[in-house]
Amino acid sequence: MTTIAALDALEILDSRGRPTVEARLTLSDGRAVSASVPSGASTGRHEAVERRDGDLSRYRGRGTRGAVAAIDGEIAAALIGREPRQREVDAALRALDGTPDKSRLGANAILAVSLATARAAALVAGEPLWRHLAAGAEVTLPRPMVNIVSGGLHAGRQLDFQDFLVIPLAASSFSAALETVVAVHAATGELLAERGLSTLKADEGGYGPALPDHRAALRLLDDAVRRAGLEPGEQVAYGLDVAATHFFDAATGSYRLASEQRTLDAAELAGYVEQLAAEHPIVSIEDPLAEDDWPAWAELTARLGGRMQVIGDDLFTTDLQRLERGIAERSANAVLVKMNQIGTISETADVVAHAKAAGFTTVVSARSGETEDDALADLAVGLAGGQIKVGSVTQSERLAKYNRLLRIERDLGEQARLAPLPETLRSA
Ligand SMILES: C=C(OP(=O)(O)O)C(=O)O
Ligand SMILES: [Mg+2]
Repeated sequence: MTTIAALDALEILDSRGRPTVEARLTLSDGRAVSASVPSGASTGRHEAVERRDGDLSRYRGRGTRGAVAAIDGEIAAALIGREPRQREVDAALRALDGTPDKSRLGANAILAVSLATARAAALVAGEPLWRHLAAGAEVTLPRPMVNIVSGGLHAGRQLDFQDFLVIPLAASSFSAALETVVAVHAATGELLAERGLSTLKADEGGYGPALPDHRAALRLLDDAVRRAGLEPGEQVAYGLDVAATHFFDAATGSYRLASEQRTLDAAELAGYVEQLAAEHPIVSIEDPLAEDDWPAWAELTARLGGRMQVIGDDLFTTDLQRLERGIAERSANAVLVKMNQIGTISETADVVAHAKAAGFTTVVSARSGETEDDALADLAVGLAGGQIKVGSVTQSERLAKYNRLLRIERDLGEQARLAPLPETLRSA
């Protein structure tokens, strides 16, 4: 029997240069695995809570020493001697924490250990992580949706909407899909340079140029797709992450589009998205409304959900209870899946399974602050998540995931299969 012999943690830095947690799990046979956790900027208020130190002299109060100490101390004491079994370890972590939002030990500490447990369990089973997570079920390579132009909290609020993404429609393999995206990304850079606009990158590697409004970003995508020798709506379509929570004014219940100097109510914002989708091949919209605007979500989904993917990110926060409400009220038809929003691998897997059973599509997602950890790729394949959102294609913390997917595709050989295009993405 192989058991957990030691657990310790280290404070490392994420892609924004902010501290985050890496856990190391050593097995009784001497082998060790590590796992590190990401951190969001446009976080939802219902997410599991990261533990951050209050000491302003260290990393401006963003340190993770408390989370590291929780792993080295309480968590290690509770898990040493146990077998690395995912559900048992995750249940023990939840019980030890004792809070509904994992704030006592910290969702960052808990996820680092949960993920290290997944790696350890795969190692003991002699399987790659994706195969272990699949537990015998059919696997697929995820279709990437990739941020090309950034706004919102990831790009100094140049635009209000956070992500303008491209989705390869025609590719029949993951590598071909990635190749399409890389061509559009490169063409976008060329066009920006030719037009004297900034080619500096935002947090997730998308471009963050000073564009006058959201339509300008969509026109730029049209031009870039054509420059890449493709046709918008044919080989590629677009997604938006509106991230509306972050420009919602709770006092007035309205949405403030600062870049367009106007304020809209929920129905007007839905109408605006609908108009943009009539002008450009937009097939997916994420967080088109704020995280607690439930009735407006149901109205928007009734209006647009038949012809596009409507994804809840801040709305669901990878939380099964919130997802269940969303399924019952038809608030959306897709869920963004972020491991650190909920804090354990087994709860993440439950959300994916539940969403699929209800006919929702799932998009496995990285955070804007990432590490070199590539487990997200294994998660997307192992849970057959269907789609993946990692950010752009020029930064190593993103490429760790894309390159891992390329390797998994190679290793699967003849059995490698890109997830089929869901019905909701076919409207372009
Ligand atoms: C990845 C996202 O951003 P963040 O990690 O900043 O929440 C998102 O909103 O989908
Ligand atoms: Mg989002």
